[in-house]
Amino acid sequence: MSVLITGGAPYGEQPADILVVDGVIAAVGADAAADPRARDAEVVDAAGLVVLPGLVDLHTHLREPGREDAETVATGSAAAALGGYTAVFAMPNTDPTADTAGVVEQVLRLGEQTGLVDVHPIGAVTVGRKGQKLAELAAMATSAARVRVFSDDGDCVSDPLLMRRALEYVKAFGGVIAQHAQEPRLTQGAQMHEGEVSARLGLTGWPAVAEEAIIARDCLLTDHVGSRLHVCHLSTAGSVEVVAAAKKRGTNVTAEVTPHHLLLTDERAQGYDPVFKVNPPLRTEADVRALRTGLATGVIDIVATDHAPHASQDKETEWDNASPGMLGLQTALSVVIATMVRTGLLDWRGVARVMAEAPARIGGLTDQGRPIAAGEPANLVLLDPQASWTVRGADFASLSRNTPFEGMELPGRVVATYLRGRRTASAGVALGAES
Ligand SMILES: NC(=O)N[C@@H](CC(=O)O)C(=O)O
Ligand SMILES: [Zn+2]
Repeated sequence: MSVLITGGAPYGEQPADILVVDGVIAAVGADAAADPRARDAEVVDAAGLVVLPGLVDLHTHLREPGREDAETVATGSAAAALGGYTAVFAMPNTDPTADTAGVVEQVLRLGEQTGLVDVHPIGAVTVGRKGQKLAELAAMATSAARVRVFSDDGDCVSDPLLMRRALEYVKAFGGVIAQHAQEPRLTQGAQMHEGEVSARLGLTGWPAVAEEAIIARDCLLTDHVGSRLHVCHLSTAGSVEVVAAAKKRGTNVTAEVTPHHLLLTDERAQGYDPVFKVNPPLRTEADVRALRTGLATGVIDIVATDHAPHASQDKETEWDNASPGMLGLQTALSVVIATMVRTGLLDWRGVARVMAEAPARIGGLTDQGRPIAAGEPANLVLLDPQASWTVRGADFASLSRNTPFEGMELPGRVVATYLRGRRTASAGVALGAES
């Protein structure tokens, strides 16, 4: 089985043909068309398209097991493939919680059966994500799912002793703790960012310091025990400063930002439309600027979607009772193009770094986020950098509809996604494992 992708521009640079044979990039550039194996290859015309490594999402909520009305591994995988992803890390806030080898293996199997993206389960740090007792991290690490990333996402590991133990424990197998940084006491009853807008709307605020204080504490704990920390969804300018200072000091810390925090502000809460309710909350214009700069300068390592599907009965209700979270997989690349590429803050190499290479490295993957070069697995996304499209949640492969970008015109469109040489999405249609 071979595919010859002609005329596309790897990393948006010089156009170069790419020959894929048996799931592996066999040749790039002049060698590709000249290769005898190109003779019976399927030819894909990619003139005018940018070719990037398949994207890797370190923070996806697939909702299975337990909330299959909001998303399943199959529907979330389809959304991922359509968004240009070839691998996603599935957060463990499912029902039951992914806190045992059994549950993470179940998620792994569901991902394999769907076959549209590699699904890597994240294991919970504490039993039931209750923050009381460490889960069996080693059992998940040595399971078939080979879990390397652990998180109580949705909740913060707020107990400093538990956090210390978790950081110590994962050292044995090269794991990382991905912290949802939210000091629970400082955010009790919080509904949105604490600031001018929350005061005007009369909603309880979620102060920036509730995030920043946890990040500062965890960086110090990480230094103390000589471990590795990843900070989920940075949302404030102060958090960027804390991470920058820690990195300067040599702390082994990485950080992510979501597409929605790169584009939207707390002003969106004005109409009390719960589609804009999320944790951490949308912040201010100054925070958005600092997050973009932080991503451009490498203080923030990656973009992660925090794709958080919610069924309509949980989302289309009054603001106070609505579940926090937003869809992200099918809009992430376009939002990054709008906020980082069109603004000159990142080139396509930079996009490949923050959406494929670095997330794969942080998650411990050696077969994803690889360079577009001979001998590498053919995980690729072809995108049209000139196209634009209007977001319609109703058209998404996701089972839920809670996109905060509804009706927006966004730049850049995914034309095709390849997982180990097999097309998983093409012209807006996700393709099952059999095709
Ligand atoms: N981001 C959210 O607002 N919600 C996430 C949990 C999380 O990522 O914190 C969810 O699971 O719905
Ligand atoms: Zn979270």
